[in-house]
Amino acid sequence: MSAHDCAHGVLLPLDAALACYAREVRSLPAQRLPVADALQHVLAAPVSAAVDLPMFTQSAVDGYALRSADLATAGKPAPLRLPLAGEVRAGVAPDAPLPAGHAMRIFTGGRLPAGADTVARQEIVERDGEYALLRHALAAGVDVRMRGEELRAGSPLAQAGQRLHAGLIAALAMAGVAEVEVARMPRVRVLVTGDEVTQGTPGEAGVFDANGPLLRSWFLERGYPAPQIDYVIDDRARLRDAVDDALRNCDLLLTTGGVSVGDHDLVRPVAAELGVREVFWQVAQKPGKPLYFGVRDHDEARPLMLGLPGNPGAVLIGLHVHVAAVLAHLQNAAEAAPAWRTGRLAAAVRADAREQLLRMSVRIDGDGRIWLERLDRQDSHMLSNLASAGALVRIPAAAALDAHAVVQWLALP
Ligand SMILES: Nc1nc2c(c(=O)[nH]1)N[C@H]1C(S)=C(S)[C@@H](COP(=O)(O)OP(=O)(O)OC[C@H]3O[C@@H](n4cnc5c(N)ncnc54)[C@H](O)[C@@H]3O)O[C@H]1N2
Ligand code: MOO
Repeated sequence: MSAHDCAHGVLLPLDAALACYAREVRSLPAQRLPVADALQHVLAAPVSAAVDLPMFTQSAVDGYALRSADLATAGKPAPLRLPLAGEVRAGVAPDAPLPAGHAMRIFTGGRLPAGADTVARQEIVERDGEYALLRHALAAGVDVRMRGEELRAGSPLAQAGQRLHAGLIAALAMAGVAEVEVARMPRVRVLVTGDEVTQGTPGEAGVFDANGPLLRSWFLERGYPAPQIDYVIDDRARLRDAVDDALRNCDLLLTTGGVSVGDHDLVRPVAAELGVREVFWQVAQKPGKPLYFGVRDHDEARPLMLGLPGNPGAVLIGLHVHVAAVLAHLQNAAEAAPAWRTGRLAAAVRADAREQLLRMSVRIDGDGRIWLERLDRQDSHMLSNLASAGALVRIPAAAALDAHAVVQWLALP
């Protein structure tokens, strides 16, 4: 694809818009962060285990640490009676080796005393005062977690490009990794535009604000910090000042509204006036056609600007499809974004000149096949079907699809 394919004039196919992001968006510089603070960051370098795991040989159960060599005669004919030699609790290192012919009380995660090589779980041990009675022999290693059996220090744990989620953060922390090198978190600013948008109770021609709550919640839901959101009326000078201020302080500016062809749609002219290079405007998608993407090249931070159409349904698509892709490139993530899956249409869908992104319900049948069923109330000014929507489904431009057609879709939370 040439640079020309990003130019405006005709509606840009969605895949071409996504390719523009791949070409235009540069990854943010790396920084070091404490691993526990790195949720939703993307690794800029591979990570290896700092320690062996387990770090020391330990008991897997609550029971008695033993020497397997002592146990050959257990239960033949009578139970073996082993005097107790103290106790090991998790977190407290045993202060003496296990004497031959003895048992030591031990708890799950307790460090095996020197000399011990096996553990009898307490369910198979009888207690007689200060003696442990064992009715059968145990091999070495029973209910023992050996040092390094899971991982050796230095073995790879995660790759550059991986996004840190709760489980991976825990895996790194457990392996003694204190800090990670990650791409800096994108600084996102949001401008919600429109004279009709009210944060309080709307007047006679106003609307309740849906886009501000949608944007804030979308970022929080994914583990990103809440972006700063400002509200601007459709006044050219105010919008220019707000856009300029935001661009100076962000990596990605998202605007909602004011990006279509009306007399009060000021986002594009203001962006042009502020030296933002337009990469594209108008994507062959429904909803969200008037989507705008630009880059202010002359700023050191090279901020990006995505102008999302004001209709809340278009903002929803803008976030799940476009913003997700841009964030992945900014963070240099290896993941596919958007993360399309495949499924089958439960019923036929009519064609549209633009690619459609339809909200559908998801059903998995007894054979594990995924069925996607179109919901009513799809128009871009409507959100009221979202309580039932589990998927955003791609219907290619100009394609009427029959029931059972295989389609791509994105999971909605
Ligand atoms: N003559 C044409 N008119 C329109 C076209 C076109 O091609 N020719 N495109 C239509 C399409 S498609 C869309 S999408 C909208 C997008 O227009 P804008 O980005 O300029 O958005 P606005 O006009 O500012 O608002 C659209 C709609 O959404 C409501 N809105 C805006 N902000 C919020 C908010 N924060 N919370 C809730 N609702 C909001 C607003 O009241 C409008 O109803 O343009 C079409 N027009
Ligand atoms: O592109 Mo608009 O969001 O179809 O209504």
